[in-house]
Amino acid sequence: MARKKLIKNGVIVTASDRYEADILIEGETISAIGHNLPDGDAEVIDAKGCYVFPGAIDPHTHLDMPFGGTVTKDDFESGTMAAAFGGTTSIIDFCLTEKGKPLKDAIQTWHNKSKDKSVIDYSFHLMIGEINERVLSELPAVIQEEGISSLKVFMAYKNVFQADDETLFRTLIAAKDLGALVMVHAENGDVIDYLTKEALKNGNTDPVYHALTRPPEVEGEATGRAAQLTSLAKSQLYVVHVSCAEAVEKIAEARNKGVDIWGETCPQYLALDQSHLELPDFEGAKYVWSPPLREKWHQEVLWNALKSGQLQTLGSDQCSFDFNGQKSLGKGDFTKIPNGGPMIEDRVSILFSEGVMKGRITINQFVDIVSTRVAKLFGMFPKKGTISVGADADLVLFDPNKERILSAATHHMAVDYNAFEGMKITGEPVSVMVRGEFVVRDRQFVGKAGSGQYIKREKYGTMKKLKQNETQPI
Ligand SMILES: NC(=O)NCCC(=O)O
Ligand SMILES: [Zn+2]
Ligand SMILES: [Zn+2]
Repeated sequence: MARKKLIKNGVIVTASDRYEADILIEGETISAIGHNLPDGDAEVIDAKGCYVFPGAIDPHTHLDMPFGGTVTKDDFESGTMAAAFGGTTSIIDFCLTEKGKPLKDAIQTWHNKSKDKSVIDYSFHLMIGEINERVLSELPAVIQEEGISSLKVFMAYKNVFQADDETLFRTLIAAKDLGALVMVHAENGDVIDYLTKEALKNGNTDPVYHALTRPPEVEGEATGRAAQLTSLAKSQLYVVHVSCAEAVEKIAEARNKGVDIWGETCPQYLALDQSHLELPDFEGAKYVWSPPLREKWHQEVLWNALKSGQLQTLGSDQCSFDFNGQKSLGKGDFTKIPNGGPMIEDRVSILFSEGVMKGRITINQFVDIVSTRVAKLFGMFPKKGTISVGADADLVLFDPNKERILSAATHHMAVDYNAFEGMKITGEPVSVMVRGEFVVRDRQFVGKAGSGQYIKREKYGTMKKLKQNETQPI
């Protein structure tokens, strides 16, 4: 068994508390938390000047994913290594399925992509593109045996991933009975398809037309529709990558009526805006993802929604493509630019710097948004998502005073640009531990490909104390 570790002199921060105490780690888990714990034969780790956070959990990644005529640049090795440098100790990646093919084959493909590669712990959501007797008969095993308690339905990407309303509705009904959380990419794919064809017909081919053909109304409409269907099915819904006021409004409205609905935003929507798509020399292509970046005023709406609890989580939507060679597939036709951006590494630091340091959210809300709430919603709490005796020792030693500049020159993702290039931020994950073993120590990678473990998750709703109107400690 690994030598015991004792973290001393740090300030522990959870979703509810902030206090000075030592943490004793034995094997993979936390065995004691207290003042002046005896060293014994433990290795002592000095966390002076650092916060000790529970490892962050990224609920939304696409690693090694075929999309837009190419494959994402970051795979489970480079992507999880970059995640670890950013303070993330677990991810949930989207497993794509193909119509007419067994769900278990898709899951096996995702196990093959991640096993022997991931340096942090990982789990999968499962895409549902069709509902029929075969799919329905496979779902109980997906949830119970594979521990995949979240199902993803795309309302956009016509003729690629898009599912119709019947599929969404039947998925919601099945999920209610089986104990799964339904996730939606909420944009009206049919309207986008029409607007896109019109744009091309009129010779509008630049990257900015990606945003102009996917206006906020198409996101608001789809979010509202998904919320209504959830209400009708008496089921549960998680809306991924919320980017605009129109969608926040629909989520808040449904929550106020008691619908079991949750919303995730992403760092790109909090820190970047539509003007990035207008950059010259095709550079706007770096910022093409869906939903698109919005006018700047939407950012404050998203921050307020995180603060008030109308949005609850932050996903990276990591889906990286090189600018050279991959994004360039769309030169002269914005519809051929692979959709997605590199976000896995900077997600946590951006929320800390732009959120906590600028007084938009509290430090406890920060922990809740990047870790605890995700663990609760996706069936991993209290093993993951908090610092408590018996929990996995997934820990981040975070220096809140370190000032730095985000850049492709220093990031660890495999992709050739950083979407936040030149952005000054405050705060840095110094050392990161997964189940008691360092993956990053003093900003050096000390982990191993394949050391990450697959997480079988509990059914949705296992955490009985998760109440619709639960307010967060401020
Ligand atoms: N977001 C994006 O543009 N790419 C990844 C796939 C998705 O989440 O829609
Ligand atoms: Zn999406
Ligand atoms: Zn995504």
